[in-house]
Amino acid sequence: MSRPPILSVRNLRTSFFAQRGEVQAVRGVSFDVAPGEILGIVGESGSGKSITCMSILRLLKSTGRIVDGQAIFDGQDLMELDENAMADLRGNDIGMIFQDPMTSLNPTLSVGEQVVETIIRHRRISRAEARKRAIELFELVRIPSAAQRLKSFPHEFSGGMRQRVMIAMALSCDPKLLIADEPTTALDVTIQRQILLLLKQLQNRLGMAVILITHDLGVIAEVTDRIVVMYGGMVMEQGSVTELFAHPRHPYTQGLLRSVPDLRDGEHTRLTPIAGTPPDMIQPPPGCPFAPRCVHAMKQCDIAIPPLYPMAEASDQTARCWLHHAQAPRVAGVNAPTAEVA
Ligand SMILES: Nc1ncnc2c1ncn2[C@@H]1O[C@H](COP(=O)(O)OP(=O)(O)OP(=O)(O)O)[C@@H](O)[C@H]1O
Repeated sequence: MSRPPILSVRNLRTSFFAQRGEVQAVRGVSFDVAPGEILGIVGESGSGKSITCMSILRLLKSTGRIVDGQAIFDGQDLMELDENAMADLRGNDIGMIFQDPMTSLNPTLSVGEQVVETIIRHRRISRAEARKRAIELFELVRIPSAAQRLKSFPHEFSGGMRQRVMIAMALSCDPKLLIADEPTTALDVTIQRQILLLLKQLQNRLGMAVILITHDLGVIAEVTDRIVVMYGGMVMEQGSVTELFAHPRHPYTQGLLRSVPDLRDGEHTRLTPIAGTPPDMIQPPPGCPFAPRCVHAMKQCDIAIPPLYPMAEASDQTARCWLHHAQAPRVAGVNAPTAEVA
């Protein structure tokens, strides 16, 4: 990564202090986001994707607490900011989109009023100027008949159109970073693709960075530049989309790739889900959290958590798997070319 990152997360640890014990939701997560890039964070449900982003935004609910770590955004550590500064930053420099627009939109107000209010809250401009900006934003996210649609109520929009409204709101203050948490999960496959491609076009045009969280590795193949794969509250593998799809180096990533539909295929291919269930985060295993489900697990995997091994000099790919240790056995497709072992 040549340019300094817009966001640099280092050793982030977040836990929930529940009655039954400490839920270690995020266990030492580090990654960078370059200005203007789309980073995908993928992993099965419960792997810690949302809590990582909620921690960065300092929006943890209930008993959640950031235990350790830094999130340097545009030169300042978000963990050090006071609540007012953080509230200013959210919605201004960092935009957010969540899964279900219906829970974020007020059903009793027209979408136009809600977009205008958002703009006025963050910018000192008149209502008339804010309305003009709202129309521009609706045009930007390709809501047809933008001026008229401002008068509509949320229930008068389809799911895809409501998500476009949320994107317009998130973009209203020209954020440098947009965090989108499962923005298309509730939508059907064709609309998902349209919204993701729209996000990519907007990112290209506006030059902002995007973090796109999804449990579906297939949907992000077309739109992201790099991918972080999470499991058991940790980064298991990360690298460019091209590298990760061509040569996944972690058995978990390989399992994910086999278990998610690939939108590029048009028709869904046959899927093989990963057998087993994710770890209990109250008492996570002392070794690799994926070991109990891993077909290649060795004794060492149950003993200690592997480091993130760099894959090659020229590449940015790293994988947290003991099979990349110099003395590990060679396994086709993980740490050795298929032909070499077969
Ligand atoms: N309020 C809470 N109290 C206790 N534990 C929680 C709470 N919220 C989340 N967790 C736990 O934190 C861990 C990470 O959850 P997180 O929502 O980040 O997963 P995720 O990868 O985003 O999954 P999904 O795709 O389902 O949203 C899970 O083990 C979850 O049970």
